[in-house]
Amino acid sequence: MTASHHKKREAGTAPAAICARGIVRDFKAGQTTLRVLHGIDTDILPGEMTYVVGESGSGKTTLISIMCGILWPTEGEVEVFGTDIYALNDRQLVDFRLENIGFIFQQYNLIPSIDAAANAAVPLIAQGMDITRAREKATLLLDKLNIADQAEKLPGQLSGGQQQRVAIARALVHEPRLVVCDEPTAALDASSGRRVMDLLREVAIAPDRACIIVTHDNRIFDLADRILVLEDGRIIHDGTEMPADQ
Ligand SMILES: Nc1ncnc2c1ncn2[C@@H]1O[C@H](COP(=O)(O)OP(=O)(O)OP(=O)(O)O)[C@@H](O)[C@H]1O
Repeated sequence: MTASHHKKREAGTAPAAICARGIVRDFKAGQTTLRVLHGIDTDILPGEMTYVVGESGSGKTTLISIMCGILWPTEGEVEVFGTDIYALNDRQLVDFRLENIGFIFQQYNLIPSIDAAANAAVPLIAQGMDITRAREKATLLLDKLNIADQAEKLPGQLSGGQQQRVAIARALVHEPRLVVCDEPTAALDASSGRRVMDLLREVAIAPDRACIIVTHDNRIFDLADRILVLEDGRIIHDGTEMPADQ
């Protein structure tokens, strides 16, 4: 913990966006059990962009998946904006995610049979917004990501970087309180990557919002408010910058 984070966590400040306590995750591999997370305790703060970095296999994707309600921990508890998410039933958890969380994963998971604007509009349509309005809102984000001219193309007609930007628009379109991203800039050139980070900051960072980013992209390390470094399923660094030896 850095001094600045201690300062922000003094009594009277807003509660954590995510409060993770004692998070353990095991995976069965044949006869043996692999422990991938060894008791993670951390608070993710609103108003901050938190990066999770670490070597391949250190547990980053597993940790953020548990923090956003898509992978059950073997042990431990996760509160997201005060809700104990693994105490919810399946239906409640689906609704909670839909309303509060935007995801950007390495697989874009776009629906192949509908165009880019409709894909980006999915969270709004799922919330019951009419399709014309939802497409309009989605197209505004596609415009900010410089791909409004691709709005009527099917995912299969787009480049990898364009598909990624559609996935980013879809994650942000319903203005979720928590945005969770796995390698959001990996498929993008430097200037598109900066643009995505600017948009994430604009949409996802506010006093009552938070953003977590898993990244290997050292071109964007300077944009973090806080960096957690994972090694073998443990947090080995928690500060405003990368540790000197990385
Ligand atoms: N569903 C699964 N079943 C078995 N083992 C798994 C599963 N998911 C992840 N693991 C293992 O857990 C460990 C951590 O994986 P995780 O994907 O969280 O790492 P990571 O830090 O995100 O890696 P990368 O940077 O390569 O994406 C790895 O050893 C991986 O093989």
